[in-house]
Amino acid sequence: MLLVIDVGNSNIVLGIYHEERLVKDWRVSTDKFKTADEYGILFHDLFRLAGIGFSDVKDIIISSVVPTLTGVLEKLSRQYFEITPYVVGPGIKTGMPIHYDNPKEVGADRIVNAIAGYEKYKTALIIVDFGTATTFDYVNKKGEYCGGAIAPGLMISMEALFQKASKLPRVEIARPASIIAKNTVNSMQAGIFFGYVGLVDGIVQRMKGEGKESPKVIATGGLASLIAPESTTIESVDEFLTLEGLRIIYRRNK
Ligand SMILES: Nc1ncnc2c1ncn2[C@@H]1O[C@H](COP(=O)(O)OP(=O)(O)O)[C@@H](O)[C@H]1O
Ligand SMILES: CC(C)(COP(=O)(O)O)[C@@H](O)C(=O)NCCC(=O)O
Ligand SMILES: [K+]
Repeated sequence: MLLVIDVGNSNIVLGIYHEERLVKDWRVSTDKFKTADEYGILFHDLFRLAGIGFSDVKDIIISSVVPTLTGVLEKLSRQYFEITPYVVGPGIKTGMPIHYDNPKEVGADRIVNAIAGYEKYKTALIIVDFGTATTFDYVNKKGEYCGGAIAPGLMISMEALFQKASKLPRVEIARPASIIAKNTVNSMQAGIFFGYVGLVDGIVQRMKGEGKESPKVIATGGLASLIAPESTTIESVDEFLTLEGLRIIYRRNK
């Protein structure tokens, strides 16, 4: 079995692949202060509950946008699984040319998403990932990574509003019944939800205008399923796009 690990700024997502099939996935909070031993215990409990042993894992691949945790998870892999993990970054073959001023600067998760999306659709693509930040990535017809955009995520936008305005409460991110809201909670939901749908569709439309290839638009990440139904540009949601990309990159480097 292959263990794939995607370290985001909010969550670490783990997946177990048996051949091409994702047989189990878990989501745990990202905590920059947790040690390899603490994550080791957490993973051990999750594995045990699922009836999977650490010794069933034959290889590990990690993608991380939290540098302090990359080393922690490498250490955990070595100490608890006796495996030297693949880490997406310099030295890893992706099979995708990266057109970024400094290719090392692009978040590993963005590259992994781009590879998964292109492998699946073999066409020009825009990938929207609703994480801590919302990322937009453009892959052209030839399968080259062309760059994209980074916007503040839904949750952190909401947090900023709540933290900076004394009279505004913390509210659930949800679609309110009306855009002309009649109370504070619904007004905030209207601004955040419909504002965000506008942000997403606006960026995607502009990217389409610049790219001129009629790319397919796909979405992933924690809050994709909330925004996608209202968006006029997102065509499908793929919850496990990043995990799938890790499996593909592993195969290319094995
Ligand atoms: N299934 C879910 N339902 C609702 N909110 C979620 C879900 N998964 C993640 N979130 C929230 O969405 C935000 C982004 O999460 P995630 O996609 O895991 O981000 P990252 O990749 O940056 O770690 C976080 O604030 C998280 O709490
Ligand atoms: C943009 C990101 C913060 C998104 O991370 P996430 O929201 O998934 O936690 C991450 O991909 C990152 O740190 N990127 C490096 C900068 C760049 O891609 O140009
Ligand atoms: K992510």
